[in-house]
Amino acid sequence: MQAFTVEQVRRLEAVAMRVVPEGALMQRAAAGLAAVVATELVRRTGRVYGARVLVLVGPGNNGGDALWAAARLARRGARVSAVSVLGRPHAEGLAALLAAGGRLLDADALGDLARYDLALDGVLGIGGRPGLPEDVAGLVARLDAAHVPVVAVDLPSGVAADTGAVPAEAVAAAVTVTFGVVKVCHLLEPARSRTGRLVLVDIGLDTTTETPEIDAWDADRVADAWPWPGASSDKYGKGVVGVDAGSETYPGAGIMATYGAVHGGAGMVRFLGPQSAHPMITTNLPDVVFAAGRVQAHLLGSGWGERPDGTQVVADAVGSGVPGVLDADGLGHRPDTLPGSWLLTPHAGELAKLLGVERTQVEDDPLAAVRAGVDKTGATVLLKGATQLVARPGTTTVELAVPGPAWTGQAGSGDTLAGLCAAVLAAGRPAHEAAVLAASLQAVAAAAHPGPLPPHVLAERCADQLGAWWRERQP
Ligand SMILES: NC(=O)C1=CN([C@@H]2O[C@H](COP(=O)(O)OP(=O)(O)OC[C@H]3O[C@@H](n4cnc5c(N)ncnc54)[C@H](O)[C@@H]3O)[C@@H](O)[C@H]2O)[C@@H](O)CC1
Ligand SMILES: [K+]
Repeated sequence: MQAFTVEQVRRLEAVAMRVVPEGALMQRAAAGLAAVVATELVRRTGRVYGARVLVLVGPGNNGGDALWAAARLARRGARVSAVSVLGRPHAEGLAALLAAGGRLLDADALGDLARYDLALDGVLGIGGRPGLPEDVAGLVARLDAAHVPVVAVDLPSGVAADTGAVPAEAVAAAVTVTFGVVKVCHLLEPARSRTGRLVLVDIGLDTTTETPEIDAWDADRVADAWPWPGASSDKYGKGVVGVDAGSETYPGAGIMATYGAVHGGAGMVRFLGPQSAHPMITTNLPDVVFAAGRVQAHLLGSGWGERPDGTQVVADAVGSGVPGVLDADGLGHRPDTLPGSWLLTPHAGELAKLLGVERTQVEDDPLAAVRAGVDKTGATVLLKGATQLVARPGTTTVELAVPGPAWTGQAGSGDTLAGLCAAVLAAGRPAHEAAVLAASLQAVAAAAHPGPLPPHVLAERCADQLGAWWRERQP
């Protein structure tokens, strides 16, 4: 699934409008919207005829879409009331609703909101600034308190369309019906959670002229793209990972990174971290070797803590020409520029430090931050967290890994994720693909095995998930 910015949507709509009659795009949008709302009414109340619908109408075309859709519902017998909450409502749309038997009510004449079966949020669309005026926010809160489900038109009013930020009040929709293309706010938290179920209505936009802002992966695509071993794959074909992670202070990080590499399918893992981790690794992962030798991907940095020789270790690994993953404390030892075949795996705080900005700046606009990480380092960057984004040199498109439950938000998850990334990298995949496949695998495994699993146990469930995908793919 691809997502685009408001500026891009405006360009795409301008092109489409040159070849269709005036108002045609809005009619396509309204027809699609009305169909989704009708289905939703039937699902929730068993009928469209007689169902009560409240339409919140803003001053722009978003309100126009809502009014034209409401007119269609009114013609099917729905009892539609509209309330104009900001500026003047779309004139033709309002006339169409009134002609179809709908009513325009005053905000203080709405009565008990619980009698409405559904509300349509046509307050603000892609022309909206984040936040809602106080009286609109009050009405939205009353609908919420009355448990009236909201269908958002194009996007939940109040969210920032291009970043997914929700800096002030915003609608929380059960369903969002968007037009032409998916927008960034539908995919990025915290706006994603306010989008509810997303339905895309085709209004005939040709997206091929624009570079997508986001390329979002789903589980099927991950399974299709996984570097499955072939009939003749040996351990070198599957890839050897060299793990130099952990320290006397943090031996566990090295162990968990190793769990990730083993369970992500590496052909062989060489553990090059501290001696103190050896007994634990030997007991639990007897396939891991401790001798230095040929590797096809490095993994450096997880749990290093203070590492006096860190800069030299990273420089040597980068100089070897083999790709690698640079995680956690290793990020502070990176050279000025890295090749795009190297993957950095910071969380928001680490990326903020790398960029010399506040953590909130990364959290408020993660797309911009992850791209800035690439510009600054030359490497591919996986921004870890609730939403996992991957940016790389040579394209502005940011890839979005399959989202997972928040169970993975615990110490050690990042170490195992770095190991999973290194396993895919060692199999010969480019850094951006390694990042998105590994992050998605961990999320899918966490969703399939919900509950607070220790990260190394979740790594084992990742292997189970690969097994399940593998079985599904056998003829
Ligand atoms: N452009 C097109 O071709 C199409 C547009 N469509 C609809 O049109 C929408 C965009 O319409 P508009 O460009 O008219 O913009 P909006 O309907 O999003 O509203 C913009 C208006 O709201 C005001 N406003 C913005 N943020 C505010 C805030 N926080 N508080 C108070 N007032 C605020 C602005 O001053 C402006 O008057 C899309 O989201 C979509 O629903 C669809 O009909 C499909 C076709
Ligand atoms: K809206």
